[in-house]
Amino acid sequence: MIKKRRREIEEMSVNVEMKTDMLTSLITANTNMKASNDNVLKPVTDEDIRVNLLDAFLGGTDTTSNLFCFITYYICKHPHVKRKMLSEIDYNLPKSSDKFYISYNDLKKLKYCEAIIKEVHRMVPVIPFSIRTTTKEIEIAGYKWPSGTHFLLNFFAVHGHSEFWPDTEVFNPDRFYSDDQDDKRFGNKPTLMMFGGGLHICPGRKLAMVELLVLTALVYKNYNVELVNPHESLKIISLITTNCKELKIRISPRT
Ligand code: HEM
Repeated sequence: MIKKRRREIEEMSVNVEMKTDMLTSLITANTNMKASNDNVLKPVTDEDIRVNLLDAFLGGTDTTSNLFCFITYYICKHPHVKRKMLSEIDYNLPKSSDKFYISYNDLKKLKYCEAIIKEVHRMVPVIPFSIRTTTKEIEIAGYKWPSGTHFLLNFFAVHGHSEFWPDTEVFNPDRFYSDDQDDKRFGNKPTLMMFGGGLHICPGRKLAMVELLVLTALVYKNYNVELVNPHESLKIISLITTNCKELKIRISPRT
């Protein structure tokens, strides 16, 4: 697939606009690599592209799709949240506009949608844990831990801790939202471990947020979505990722 697309690009006429899909972008990218003190640009190799695509498939499919199911559940369960979200979407992406695409600038305006995504992930972390291993003896929380100790970071526990999240059981996107966008107390909170942290922080985090915002905005702008059974609780199974076992919805065009 990579070789075929590489050939297509090489044979493309210069007047044809280049696509911006992930494979094309990786093939046309130049990587800044250090070689004996000189900065040289080298194209990404087929092997690098294969590994990056595999990472994206493995890391970026179940996570985003399950989180979107959870978003649907919580939005449908909380009509006041849905109303506030729709007014943000309708205000920033008016239905009258002929635009069928959403620009990055449009997405940046969807602060309440972003808050919903974060709050849903706080309630149901799609990646429930991460692991770190010590490479030397270290003191943590007053104890000495030998090299090679595995630490499991439990995101359900962090996201449900009442010291960080008052009324933890309550679904409240306003934890991450303020009408005053300059108010730095909202938006990013370090105890939301959505994408992990440090050297191994999720490399797909920006793509994931773009996908989720686009999906939320386009689906809810154009369709009415309702739960078939509004009284049903969320059915999840949490292993390496937290999966939605079943979510029955009714969907109809929004007029
Ligand atoms: C809602 C969507 C997503 C969530 C919640 C999520 C969350 C996470 C978390 C918590 C980690 C572990 C970070 C750590 O240990 O500090 C991780 C790692 C990773 N994610 Fe994501 N992710 C999402 C989407 C994506 C996407 C779209 C991609 C790729 C296109 C991706 C690729 C990866 C990869 C390759 C790693 C391993 C990084 C490493 O070990 O160095 N993820 N993700």
